[in-house]
Amino acid sequence: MRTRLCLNDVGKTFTMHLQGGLAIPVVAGVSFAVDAGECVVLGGPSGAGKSSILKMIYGNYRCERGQILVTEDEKIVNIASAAPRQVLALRQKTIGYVSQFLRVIPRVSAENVVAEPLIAQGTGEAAARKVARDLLARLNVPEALWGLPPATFSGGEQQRVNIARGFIAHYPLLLLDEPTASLDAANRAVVIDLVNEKKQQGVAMLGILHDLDVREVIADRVVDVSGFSARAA
Ligand SMILES: Nc1ncnc2c1ncn2[C@@H]1O[C@H](COP(=O)(O)OP(=O)(O)OP(=O)(O)O)[C@@H](O)[C@H]1O
Repeated sequence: MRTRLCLNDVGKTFTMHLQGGLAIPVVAGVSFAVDAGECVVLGGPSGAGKSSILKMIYGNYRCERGQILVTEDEKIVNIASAAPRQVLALRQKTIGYVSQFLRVIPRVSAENVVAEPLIAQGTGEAAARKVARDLLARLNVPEALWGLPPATFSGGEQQRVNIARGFIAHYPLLLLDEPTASLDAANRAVVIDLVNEKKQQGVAMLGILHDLDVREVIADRVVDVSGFSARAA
């Protein structure tokens, strides 16, 4: 199996500039890999550093120690030292991020919000919108809402639009940040199916999933982050 993501000795310390430069170490020595077709879940107690690790991989937080290696086509890119432009290119083609919160884009319909990442990867607009409608239907978003901007949707409807947007495109590496939080059982089952389909397509996934039932079904492996706690060290 081909490794898609590899963290080597990654460490993160937050510096609180408004508190006289107070240094807050969070994780140290984080080392693990995720292969194609595998779903790895980050475990460990609240505050252990799971979200911080996910944000470093997506380039939202700077990684000041170690390497975060991502396979992009035939190349290997180190996100820890990548230029912002390289990180943006990775986000278009290589790394997807599914969170529970939708960043609402004013005046853009739900259908177009969902289709946009697929269009950005080169699929024609009509074909991408068809895939978007299919996903919205699978996630039980009422058809009457598809043409409307999601700003006025309920929290759960916005969450499902966001999941459709996160799963529509093909990214070799997909980060899942609590994608099933506060979904009902029927929609949790749809997300489990979507994850299994991605596995079959060879997508590598790394997730945070507090829902133990869902974790049980989709996790091939759990990496316990508390072993990397910089505070316990
Ligand atoms: N931007 C930030 N600035 C300062 N400290 C931060 C920042 N982000 C996270 N932290 C600190 O890093 C530690 C780890 O937080 P993180 O959110 O990564 O943990 P987590 O394991 O995902 O927790 P949870 O399961 O509760 O979401 C926490 O103590 C948090 O206060």
